[in-house]
Amino acid sequence: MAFSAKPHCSCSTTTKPPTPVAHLSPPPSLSVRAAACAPRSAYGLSAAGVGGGKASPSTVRLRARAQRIRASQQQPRRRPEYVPNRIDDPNYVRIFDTTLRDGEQSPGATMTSAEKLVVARQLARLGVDIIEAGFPASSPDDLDAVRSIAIEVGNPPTASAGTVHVPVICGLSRCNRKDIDAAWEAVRHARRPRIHTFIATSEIHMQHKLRKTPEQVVAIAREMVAYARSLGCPDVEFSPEDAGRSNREFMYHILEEVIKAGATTLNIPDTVGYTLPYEFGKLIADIKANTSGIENAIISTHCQNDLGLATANTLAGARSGARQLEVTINGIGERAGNASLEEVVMAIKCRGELLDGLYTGINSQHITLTSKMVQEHSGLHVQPHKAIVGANAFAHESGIHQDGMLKYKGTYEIISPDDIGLTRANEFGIVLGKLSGRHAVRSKLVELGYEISDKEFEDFFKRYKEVAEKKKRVTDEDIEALLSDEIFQPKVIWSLADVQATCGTLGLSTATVKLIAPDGEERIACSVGTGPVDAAYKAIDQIIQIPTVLREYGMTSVTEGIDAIATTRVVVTGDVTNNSKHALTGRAFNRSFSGSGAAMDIVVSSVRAYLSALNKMCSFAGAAKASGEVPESASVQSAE
Ligand SMILES: CC(=O)SCCNC(=O)CCNC(=O)[C@H](O)C(C)(C)COP(=O)(O)OP(=O)(O)OC[C@H]1O[C@@H](n2cnc3c(N)ncnc32)[C@H](O)[C@@H]1OP(=O)(O)O
Ligand SMILES: CC(C)C(=O)C(=O)O
Ligand SMILES: [Mg+2]
Repeated sequence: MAFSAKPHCSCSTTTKPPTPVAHLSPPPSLSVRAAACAPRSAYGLSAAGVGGGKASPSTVRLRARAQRIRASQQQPRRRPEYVPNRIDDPNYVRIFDTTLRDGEQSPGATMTSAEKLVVARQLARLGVDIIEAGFPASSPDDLDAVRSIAIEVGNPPTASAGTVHVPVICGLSRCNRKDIDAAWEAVRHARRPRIHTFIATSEIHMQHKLRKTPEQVVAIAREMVAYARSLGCPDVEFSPEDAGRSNREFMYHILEEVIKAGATTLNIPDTVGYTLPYEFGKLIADIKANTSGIENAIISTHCQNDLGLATANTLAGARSGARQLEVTINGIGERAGNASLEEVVMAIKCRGELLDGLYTGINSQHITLTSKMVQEHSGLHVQPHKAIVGANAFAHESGIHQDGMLKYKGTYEIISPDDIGLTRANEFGIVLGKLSGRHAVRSKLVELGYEISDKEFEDFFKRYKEVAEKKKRVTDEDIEALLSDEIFQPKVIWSLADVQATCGTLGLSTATVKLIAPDGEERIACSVGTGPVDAAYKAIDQIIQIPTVLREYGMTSVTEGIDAIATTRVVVTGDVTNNSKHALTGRAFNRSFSGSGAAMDIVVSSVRAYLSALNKMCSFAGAAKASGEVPESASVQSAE
């Protein structure tokens, strides 16, 4: 088979990888991809509005709103100055990361103080507004960890000249003096300390867990918020635990009381992940509309994921006016976890125009690294199909998708991997498997630097599909092994039809080999041997009948796992000495021939390699015989 392969030299190939079509230009602060993410007015209105006639008052209002959103998207996004109970930009939403507190409550996710500090530093780089670093009253170790984070991450580095983002450092406490004292002791070292105190407000929790009346709970909450403020903490967050199942009127009442006592943030937890998105959105909207004094505090969400709705509920809360969102990296947290930071942040970044132009201060390019770090330190690894950070989140395996990706990445990706700091081994995220089509496989060959004819490609593609049927993933090494087996072979004189071998401890290994002879006839032979490969080689020798000595035999597994492709390399010589003349010295010598083969079955791989070497030897002997250079005995002898 003729070939013109140039492995690993894409610059010298004549077939260039397809040039990706440019993505739609994103708004200044966004680089998410695809039409769905392009700046667009709310309600789908174009800049000119709908139709050309006189606009109705509601259309005018909608246009004005759309214009405001567009204008806000064009502004350079600067994090507003931190004031505990106020955000000067109505579009800015604070990201409160509780990976080190609620995230650490995931069974088995406990981190050492040193690990928590490393993660906290990374969270600051990611740009979270608030780090909830732990529950200081839970243990002296946790108090120490939160204190270290407050000192090291909660203050600007001395050389930073105030330019580096410094997050608020927060500690959780129950509504009692001991917990609040511990929290204050831990966080007070930060430039911006926050105490977060909570008490349950649902009937079920108050009655069965706290064993307190609603009136007692209100009194404790009011007193403890005031106590936290009295310690000198300017920033106090209050959470009515299990708000999702609490009585509305009671909620308004307790929130009003803690605002009066000095709470700066009111966090609304859906503690058991019970609410549906529209319900949680309405809860936030109702609190905003019915709690007096709420304009003097920030409303926050804290959604658990028991029904898999944490991210959806968080976004519904943001849409209804929450301006702090409590999230964790990779969504880790108590039971089924919390809303995940990467999902919430990227949803806001990607679809911010449908969320009234909201934006965050997160540098999303740190997401991948942060996610990996939390996986390592918490020991909780995300599933491959996890949104944003899963191994498959930017991978494409099926042919139609791969074809689309090669033509325009926006067809199947709404976010650019660059936006989350993900560097893909393959520019198009193509993962070859059994569902891949010709476009993707061909582009992989081009990427690897191979240029082969259409006919060769069709032969290769057939073998590729056979292998892909049996393997979960076809790697670059698999492709190269298959290429060298399928394409870079000498002229085929003898080809393999079938091989069957048996081996084990019960008797001699045997092999039956069927070859196609140069005249197209099938030849079959059977042999025993010391092992299945030896038996197969002896059967081949019986058919081809060229005296051959096997000089070298080596096998490597080029890919990983039980379904790896094995590559075999052999070196053979004819048993006739001096069958070749040295080009420089003119002396006769015995020439050796190498061959390689690849297959998932080690016997098949070995047989392919042996045949490849024998075919070379046969070609050489045939050519040499034609030129009268070699003795008759070295020439091709086909079996009769
Ligand atoms: C929804 C959440 O995520 S809440 C946060 C959950 N996180 C944690 O629990 C952190 C780890 N916890 C711990 O280390 C321990 O539970 C501690 C140190 C906090 C408390 O330990 P203990 O004193 O042994 O109490 P224990 O945990 O057994 O029981 C909790 C007590 O706190 C009370 N309590 C629970 N929540 C609150 C609250 N918000 N405010 C005041 N008291 C509360 C309970 O009613 C119970 O009181 P009781 O002893 O009078 O019955
Ligand atoms: C402590 C509170 C905010 C909490 O984690 C919850 O209610 O889920
Ligand atoms: Mg929680």
